[in-house]
Amino acid sequence: MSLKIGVPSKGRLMEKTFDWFGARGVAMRQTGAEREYSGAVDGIAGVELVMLSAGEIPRELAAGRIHLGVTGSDLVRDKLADWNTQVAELAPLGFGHADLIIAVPAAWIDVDTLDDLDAAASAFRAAHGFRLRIATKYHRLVRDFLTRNGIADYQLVDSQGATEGTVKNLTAEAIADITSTGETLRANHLKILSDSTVHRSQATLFLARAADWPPAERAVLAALATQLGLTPPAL
Ligand SMILES: Nc1ncnc2c1ncn2[C@@H]1O[C@H](COP(=O)(O)OP(=O)(O)OP(=O)(O)O)[C@@H](O)[C@H]1O
Ligand SMILES: O=P(O)(O)OC[C@H]1O[C@H](OP(=O)(O)OP(=O)(O)O)[C@H](O)[C@@H]1O
Repeated sequence: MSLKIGVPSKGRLMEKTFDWFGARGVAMRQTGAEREYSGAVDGIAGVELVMLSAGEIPRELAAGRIHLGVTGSDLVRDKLADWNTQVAELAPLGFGHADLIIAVPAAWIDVDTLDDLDAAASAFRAAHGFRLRIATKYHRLVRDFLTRNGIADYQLVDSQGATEGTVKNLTAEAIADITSTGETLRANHLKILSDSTVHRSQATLFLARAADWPPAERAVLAALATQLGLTPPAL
């Protein structure tokens, strides 16, 4: 047995995760070819690296198939019901920043806030006979946010990528997606509603409450937490 840690298997998140652990004396590396999803950890005994899609790490944590995992705080909150009963946040890692926001066409000059969206949604329904469509892949986070803000006259439409294009393609009137530089929103003639930050996301190290935590794994966790300069979590 060993302590399994799931990390993003490609791209910027993978590289920055490796940098973060490496700077703390835990050297992670990809083994095999560039596209081969296997890895190893040096500098600490008993830790096994599992390379996974960032989007699948929340599910693997919830199932207890990995003990620890690095992924975006947005993905954990969206993919897991009552996320903090299933995982514990051990440390924000300071990279992978992105804001989940709601945006509407820049041409909607009277719509700048959630209250304006609420009014626009009612008017839209009266005019068109169906609810204003908001395209997103963040269903749970967006639904909860809109409910908390008293907005009900809308429907979510699923978009798993290129979400900003749905407005131009006439499959949605508004979108809820992550933004970092804002370039994609600008290029698609969309503007952010000023009070619509649903979540400020960053890459985060999570612990799986449902994983097996026999004494050997607890000891590895304690050693790893010390090495990383984290308070060892209570299990
Ligand atoms: N500019 C950005 N674009 C996309 N994701 C970003 C950006 N900045 C930070 N992130 C974060 O990266 C994470 C998504 O990473 P990634 O797209 O690799 O995941 P994935 O859903 O597993 O992708 P794929 O399905 O392509 O494997 C999210 O937590 C997101 O908030
Ligand atoms: O604010 P920006 O810096 O422009 O970044 C935001 C964009 O990046 C992400 O898309 P990604 O490239 O991951 O592709 P996707 O649309 O397939 O999710 C996100 O969904 C936005 O579209």
